[in-house]
Amino acid sequence: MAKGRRTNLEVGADGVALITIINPPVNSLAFDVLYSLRDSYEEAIRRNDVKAIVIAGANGNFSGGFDVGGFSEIQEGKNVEPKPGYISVDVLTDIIEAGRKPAVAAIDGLVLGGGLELAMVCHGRISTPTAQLGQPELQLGLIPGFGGTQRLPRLVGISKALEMILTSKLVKGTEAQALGLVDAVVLAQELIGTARQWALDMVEGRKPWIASLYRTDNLVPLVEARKMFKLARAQAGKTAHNLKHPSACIDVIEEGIVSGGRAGLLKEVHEFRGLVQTDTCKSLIHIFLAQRGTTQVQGVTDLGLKPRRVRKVAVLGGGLMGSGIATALLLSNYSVIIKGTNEKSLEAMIGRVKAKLQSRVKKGAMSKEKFEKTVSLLKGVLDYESFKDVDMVIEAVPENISLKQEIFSDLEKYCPPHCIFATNTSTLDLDLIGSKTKSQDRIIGAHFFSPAHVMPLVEVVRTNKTSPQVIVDLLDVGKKIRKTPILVRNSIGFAVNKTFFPYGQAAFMLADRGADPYQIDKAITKFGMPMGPFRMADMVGLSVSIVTGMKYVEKFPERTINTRIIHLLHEDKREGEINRKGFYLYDDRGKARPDPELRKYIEKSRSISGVTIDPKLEKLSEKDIVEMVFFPVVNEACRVFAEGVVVKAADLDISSVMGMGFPAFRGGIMFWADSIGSKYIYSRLEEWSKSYGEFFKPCDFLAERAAQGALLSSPVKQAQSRL
Ligand SMILES: C[C@H](O)CC(=O)SCCNC(=O)CCNC(=O)[C@H](O)C(C)(C)COP(=O)(O)OP(=O)(O)OC[C@H]1O[C@@H](n2cnc3c(N)ncnc32)[C@H](O)[C@@H]1OP(=O)(O)O
Repeated sequence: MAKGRRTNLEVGADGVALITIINPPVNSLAFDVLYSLRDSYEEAIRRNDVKAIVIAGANGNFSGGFDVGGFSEIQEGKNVEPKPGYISVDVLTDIIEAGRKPAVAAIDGLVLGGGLELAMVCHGRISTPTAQLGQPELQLGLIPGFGGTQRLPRLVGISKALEMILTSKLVKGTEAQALGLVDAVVLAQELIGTARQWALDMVEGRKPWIASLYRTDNLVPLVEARKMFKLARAQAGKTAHNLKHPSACIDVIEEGIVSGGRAGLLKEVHEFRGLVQTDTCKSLIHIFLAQRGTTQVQGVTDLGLKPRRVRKVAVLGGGLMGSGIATALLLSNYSVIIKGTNEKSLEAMIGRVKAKLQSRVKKGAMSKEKFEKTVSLLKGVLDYESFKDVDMVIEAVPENISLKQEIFSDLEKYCPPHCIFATNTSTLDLDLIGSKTKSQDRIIGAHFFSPAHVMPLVEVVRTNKTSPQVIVDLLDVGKKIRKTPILVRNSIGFAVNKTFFPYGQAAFMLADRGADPYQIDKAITKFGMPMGPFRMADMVGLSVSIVTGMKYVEKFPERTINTRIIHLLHEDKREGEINRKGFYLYDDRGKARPDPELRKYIEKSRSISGVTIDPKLEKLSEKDIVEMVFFPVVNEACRVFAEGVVVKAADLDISSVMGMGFPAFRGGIMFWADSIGSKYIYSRLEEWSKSYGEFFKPCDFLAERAAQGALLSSPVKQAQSRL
């Protein structure tokens, strides 16, 4: 390979040029890779000893798509292409697709985004059965930008293409063949050979040599196509009301159907260039990169430590959390032991895990066979005898410090010395939990979010004594069970619960002073949260909200709002969703509706707390509601960051998105705050703190950053070194 080339060109005695994309780990298409592909392709077209071309990816992946890290160059306005649409039109369409020699894509592993688009530009596609094909660009706030909006509908039909692009769902090689997206499916060892032969057959006229952009055989009459676009627009409006790019994508596909593939390509180039500069795209790309960055921690993951193999995990406590954790582990093929205190409780625990797995079978997400296999990995026990070869224990018993202390000193006696001792506590101090053991270097927090087998985040909590090896091990297990792990320091509420404590507080304060709770929830959901603070309190359960809230009230009395609303509801046995009465009323399918009676509780709370209606708060705009609810959250996030609870601000973005449902298209709590500006946030909080008290007072970190006009997310050196 010539120096600096990111593709390899090798011409065989059969006259087939094999061009291999080489850019580990997933052969992403950075601009230098694309230019190298162009050069190799032009060379293959030029050479007389080449009759046909096969394009493949190195090491089992065709390509994971355009290099996500490279979008920042485009966003910064660097001249990465000699003219708009150069790669899509000049290179892919005019050099490859319209080239005078046929090309076949040999696809395996990841075939995503620009990777699939490159494959569709080729005149034939041979796949392995397990290759994963898809156009996930919408997840990044974009649309396919290398012709996917035009070629995919022509290969699989408009309806399927709309579904694949709008949902970002991937299809496997075998399904892709049934859809007409690939021409043949063969085993990996036969892939290149079959692709070579296919390309030669095209030269000889034994196989059709087709340019996807000009196919019309899968297209339906325009009237029918328009109905599909209308339906897709209505669907996109419902599921992504805050986002513009899904409907822009439908417009681009439609343009191609109405005015032809070439016109569609040009519109795609135009829309793509606009979308890549939007806040939505910048936010979603930030989230993509931040999510992959959570497991890169200075002083921990750069020490050369390799994660040790964890085979067998014991889960203690089979309630809501324990059963969810056990399910998550089983789903990733870990052997799991759950320990009960008596036969009856053990049976109930196992029943809960089985029910979770069964529900996957019911939904069609798991076969019966797989269910049986998964269940066979689970073993229930009543004592610690079988703990002698356990690699990790995750304790999820009730939040009782002496119970936990006793458990960990027992574990020390029965488990092997390498065993990791993890606790799922959300409110207790890890140092205290481990204080009765001599194994404090292997005590660590694994804080899952409910339901643990569904929620994508796990907080990995380290104490000052937890060893880096144990951290590396748990980060690895977290990834293996398909969670995003973030490393946090042992402290009240860790990252997620601490940052979001003011979320409910601000809402209760506003309601006490005259704002309508249902309007608050509406404004917050419109902003992009899955539910507003009142609806969330109902979902979590009012007693749980009260108990977790008490920790903050005790520790930070000056920063808590003196409100009685939630207590008054609770005293009246309004528990939330669980007994169908909380801030809302619920029907038997769990559908919420406002309750006019709520007013009574608010009035009582107001009189007990000694506050009066504030006419300004009675008629807040949606923007004001969002700011009054979220700026205190930003303020708390600043404290969490400044205190070194998290390593980097981007971890708070991930924890807010994955732990609380903060909208990813806003980039997470700190990224969103920086998009507004520290000065503005500071001035608003300062103003409210004068009228409504300490709860709104900006913390020192926020005040400093605002005074400097600095980004809230810039690193905190001191805090980092403390972690
Ligand atoms: C013009 C075009 O239409 C525009 C495009 O093509 S936009 C890009 C379209 N492609 C995508 O969106 C795919 C993005 N990637 C993914 O969704 C996931 O990485 C994946 C499904 C490929 C693999 O997931 P998973 O197995 O969990 O591994 P994951 O940790 O995410 O990725 C493995 C590595 O590949 C990198 N990677 C994956 N896709 C990449 C991409 N498109 N660009 C750059 N790096 C990529 C990841 O950053 C990670 O790197 P690291 O090991 O250094 O952290």
